[in-house]
Amino acid sequence: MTAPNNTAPLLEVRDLVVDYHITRKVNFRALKGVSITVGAGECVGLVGESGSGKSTLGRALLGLAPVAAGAISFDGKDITHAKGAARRKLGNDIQVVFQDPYGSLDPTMTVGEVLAEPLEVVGASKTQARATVAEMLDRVKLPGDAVHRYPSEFSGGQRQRIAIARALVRRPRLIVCDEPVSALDLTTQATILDLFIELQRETGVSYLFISHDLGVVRRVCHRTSVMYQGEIVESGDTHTVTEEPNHPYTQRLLLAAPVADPAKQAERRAAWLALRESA
Ligand SMILES: Nc1ncnc2c1ncn2[C@@H]1O[C@H](COP(=O)(O)OP(=O)(O)OP(=O)(O)O)[C@@H](O)[C@H]1O
Repeated sequence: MTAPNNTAPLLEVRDLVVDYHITRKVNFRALKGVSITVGAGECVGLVGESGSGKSTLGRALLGLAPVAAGAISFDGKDITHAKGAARRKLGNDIQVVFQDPYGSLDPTMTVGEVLAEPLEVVGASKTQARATVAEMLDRVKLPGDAVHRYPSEFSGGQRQRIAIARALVRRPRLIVCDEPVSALDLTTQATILDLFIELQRETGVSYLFISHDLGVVRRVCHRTSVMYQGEIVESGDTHTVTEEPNHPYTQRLLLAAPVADPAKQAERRAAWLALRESA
């Protein structure tokens, strides 16, 4: 993936610290001074094992995590502690797609209602909402008559298309994609990842793309950061980070990733065992 020319940071996270309050006296520091930027039209990957803090960073961008220190700015404005009307207004600019398309779509609403809801919240007329919903269904390659059906009538991949369309209806500038293909089979993953790439090309939207899978970020991300125990341990262009990593943790992540070619897999296993011996 080649980065777009215009990479002025749309999103800038500086030295972010997040403390979860476990008890009145005990905090758990999930982010320990994380810095990351995402340019306009750029896709930045955030990889790391389960519990490393990836989703916490995503939640902090959405105002859903207890930020103890550091700053988040969007389009040059400080949004670290944005609340109320300011936070709701940010919904026009920042949207999210989660891993589970089953849980994130209200099963009692038709697809048309699911997609129109975020528009009606900001005062769009029924006619405007209907036109935008039709446009977004078309963008994610679902048939127009999907508006009359319920999420349960669609496959996992199609539901993720509905979730992506829902994220797109307010024409955001940044989408936080939190493991958006992890629940899908490999073939469906590939088609959804291609859809993300195509939508970015068409709309110029930026992505912060959270994944535990190096293969996924390799396919869609211009740059990638690696998170380990609440810290970014390595950042750079995706090819370098995923093919020639410097940090031992990224090397372990790479060697643990499955590869199709058995000879290459054996080579990686030997390298992984050598790395484990030397640790
Ligand atoms: N609400 C919470 N209260 C206390 N601790 C939390 C809370 N949410 C997350 N954590 C802890 O913070 C750490 C980071 O969690 P986070 O969900 O950000 O990791 P992750 O890298 O996204 O993992 P996964 O891929 O499994 O979702 C974990 O140790 C987790 O247990």
